Amino acid sequence: MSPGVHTIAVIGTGKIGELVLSGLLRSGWPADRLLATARRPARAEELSGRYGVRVVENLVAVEEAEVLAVAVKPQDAAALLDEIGPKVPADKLVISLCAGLPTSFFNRRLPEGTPVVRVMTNTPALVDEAMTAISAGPHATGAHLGLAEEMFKPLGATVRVPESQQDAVTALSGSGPAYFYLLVEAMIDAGILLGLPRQVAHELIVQTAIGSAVMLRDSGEHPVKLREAVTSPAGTTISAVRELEKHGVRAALLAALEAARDRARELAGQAD
Ligand SMILES: NC(=O)C1=CN([C@@H]2O[C@H](COP(=O)(O)OP(=O)(O)OC[C@H]3O[C@@H](n4cnc5c(N)ncnc54)[C@H](OP(=O)(O)O)[C@@H]3O)[C@@H](O)[C@H]2O)C=CC1
Ligand SMILES: O=C(O)[C@@H]1CCC=N1
Repeated sequence: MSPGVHTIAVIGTGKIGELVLSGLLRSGWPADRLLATARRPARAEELSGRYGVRVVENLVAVEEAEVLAVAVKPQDAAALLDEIGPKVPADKLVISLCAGLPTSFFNRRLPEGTPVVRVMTNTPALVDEAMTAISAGPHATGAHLGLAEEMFKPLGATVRVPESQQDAVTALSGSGPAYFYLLVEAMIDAGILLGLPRQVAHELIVQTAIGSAVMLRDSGEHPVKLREAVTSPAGTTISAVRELEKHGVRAALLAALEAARDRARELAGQAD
């Protein structure tokens, strides 16, 4: 892939497609080098009004863009590829954001040799704090991975992983924000149980989550060490930790992430 600013089309601009589109614009990617597609006219109007980018038919995007970022649901990917697959010249880069779908799913439906890069990002892309994992399919080169990194680095952190790890990545960081939100929601409820006003409980827990996350990132300490520093002998924290262990929170997380990984595998089977 030649250097320079490429035209990128986001195909299927729902939640994740919009995050990518808005993130690229924030990072300075020129609006006239971005295209979006949507299947509902009202959504197309909303996107062009909000971002000032052209919203076009899928086949127009395929013709005009060098990079096709596919952000439809895995269940919609086969129908999309039935439509566009035969029309995609083999020198375009296809970036899949779809959970579960291997690059082979795309390569089976695209001209021989089409480079496909598989990406798993997450919703904190909205605040430039995404975690994005990037893998090369069989025809993708270092330059293709480099371009994917150029697109996603401004949205947060990026990491390259072998494609065989992408279902596990999806379970950890792709779905990960949901687990933290669930924990926060439950801790706010606990504040209500203990008699705090909801707004106060919300503020206490959200700031505690932010402080803990920043310490995890910036201190370089292992989470065990950070937890031990909070856990005083015969104190309050250890009483809570005992209850968490008694209720199997650790085992629940192990099982939950395994279920998410398994579901990613199932999605691939069902999409075919
Ligand atoms: N949500 C998340 O946190 C994450 C999602 N992902 C992955 O990103 C992908 C998108 O997920 P998400 O954004 O949540 O889903 P959404 O349903 O919000 O977005 C998908 C969009 O694709 C559109 N679409 C479907 N088929 C076509 C088509 N043939 N042509 C044009 N547009 C089409 C849909 O249109 P319509 O509105 O008409 O249905 C919808 O707007 C999925 O594959 C998911 O696995 C990855 C990481 C995180
Ligand atoms: O729940 C899902 O399937 C998508 C993929 C990762 C996060 N959300």
